[in-house]
Amino acid sequence: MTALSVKNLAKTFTMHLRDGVVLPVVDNVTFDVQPGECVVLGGPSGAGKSSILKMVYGNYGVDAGTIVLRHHGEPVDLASADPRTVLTLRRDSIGYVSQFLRTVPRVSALDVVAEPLVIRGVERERAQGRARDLLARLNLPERLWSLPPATFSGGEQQRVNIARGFITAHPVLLLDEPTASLDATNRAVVVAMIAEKKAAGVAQLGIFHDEEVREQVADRILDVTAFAPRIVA
Ligand SMILES: Nc1ncnc2c1ncn2[C@@H]1O[C@H](COP(=O)(O)OP(=O)(O)OP(=O)(O)O)[C@@H](O)[C@H]1O
Repeated sequence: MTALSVKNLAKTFTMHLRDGVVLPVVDNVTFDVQPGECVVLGGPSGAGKSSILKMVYGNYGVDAGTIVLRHHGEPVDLASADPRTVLTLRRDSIGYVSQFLRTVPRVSALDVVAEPLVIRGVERERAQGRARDLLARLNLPERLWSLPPATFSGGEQQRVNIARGFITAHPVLLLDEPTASLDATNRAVVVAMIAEKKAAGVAQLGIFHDEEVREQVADRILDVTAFAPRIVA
């Protein structure tokens, strides 16, 4: 049973402040991700990797195509879902580790990480216990756990973000450069965490510029240049 099925996605940006200049980015994007598989989007800078990931999470609308995933056992097309359905898909079925943490003032790192579980009804103490385990594993110094992450370093913020993204058991997980700001030790931790998600049957789709990490996590590399729009002369 396919976990994520993307068919014929197309995306064009219209630059309204530039006389409506139209920028076709990708066309006919078609691929599947199976449970337990990690597919990596590859291709040169500007090929459309981030745009595809943002479409799959519903951050960018699509011009055409479908993004089907299982939601409580039923196939749902995220591309045509209403905003409320997109929110429940994100709560229960599709997770996303963005490159940068969106910090909320006054909320401690521990609560930032625990929040996705609390939202899903897990008791706060238990959710914080899981958050502690993850932050310890990612070597975030314990003295930082009770502080809001706004002043943390890039790599510290990224680790909070990874812990937050990995704490839930979403069957589909999107990873946007989760190791970009990390040192070798923590990169290895994240590689191990991705392997554990695979073993748990999670379907992962990600962008990894670090070649070594990419080789370690990818079951398949999808060359995004295959989806370049054909320029009509
Ligand atoms: N919001 C946007 N508005 C206009 N153009 C955009 C927008 N987002 C992306 N683009 C354009 O779409 C193209 C693909 O960008 P995208 O970020 O998806 O590429 P990428 O393969 O992820 O690149 P990189 O590896 O450098 O991150 C680029 O030409 C970019 O300028």
